[in-house]
Amino acid sequence: MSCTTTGIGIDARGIGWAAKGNRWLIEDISFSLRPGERLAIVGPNGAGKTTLLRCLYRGLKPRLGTVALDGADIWQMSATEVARCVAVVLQESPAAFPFSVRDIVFMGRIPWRRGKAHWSQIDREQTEHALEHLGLTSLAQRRFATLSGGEQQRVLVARALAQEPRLLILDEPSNHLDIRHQLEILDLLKGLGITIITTLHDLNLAADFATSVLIMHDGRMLASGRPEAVLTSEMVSNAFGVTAQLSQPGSEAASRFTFSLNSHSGD
Ligand SMILES: Nc1ncnc2c1ncn2[C@@H]1O[C@H](COP(=O)(O)OP(=O)(O)OP(=O)(O)O)[C@@H](O)[C@H]1O
Repeated sequence: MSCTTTGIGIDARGIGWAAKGNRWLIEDISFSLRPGERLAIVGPNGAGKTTLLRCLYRGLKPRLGTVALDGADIWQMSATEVARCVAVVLQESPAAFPFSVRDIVFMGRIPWRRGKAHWSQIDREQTEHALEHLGLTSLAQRRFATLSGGEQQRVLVARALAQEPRLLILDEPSNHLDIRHQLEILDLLKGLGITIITTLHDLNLAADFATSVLIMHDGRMLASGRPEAVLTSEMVSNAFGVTAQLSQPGSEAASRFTFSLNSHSGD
């Protein structure tokens, strides 16, 4: 992606969503990020993390609350305007279609295309740059469907970067990745300098990656703030229903959680 891209501020206020006639799946979620900050959303399965993400990129219209990018309500912006600011990497993948890796990454340029014009020189450059950034140049001709889960994940991140987003939203980006690729991809995302919101199941990765963490439980916000303030043994134990212990093996080593089942569970 372009090295000149900068992050954007996001302000989410009182977000609530429910399917028609059903219970609230998420309720009263508020947070704000300054340009370049990184938020990790954590919480147990079914807590509402993906539903919240969908409200943030216009995938779902919140029934309550607002989402603003640098002060502009995303529902007052056109879909193209939002797509020029916000890129999304979801868990589902376009594996069923016979596209090459390069074709998929080119799709990130669609919001920048004028009408039915051919790809521009900038589109080509951004696509090649994104492929290179994710170490995918040698796989560019391969059919997407023939790649491993981890390679596919990297292609979807490359597609998002080709879009030149100022806010990148990711649902479990480290899914399918081995530990080296997990660390590499989070390191690469950190280095972009843009605003990032991601769900992460691995709390240790979340603590290393994020400038702030939002813990969700049962559709609500249990806590949010700096990772060291929010990811405490007590909070994590409450949210996940396990015993979480924080270890601090040495002053220069980051704190790490170890987990065990509560003594009354699993009988
Ligand atoms: N469109 C919908 N209609 C009804 N229920 C839904 C809808 N979308 C999600 N849900 C339900 O809302 C709850 C929260 O789902 P969501 O996918 O947001 O959780 P999550 O925290 O991302 O979970 P996971 O960690 O398992 O991915 C789940 O119980 C899910 O079945």
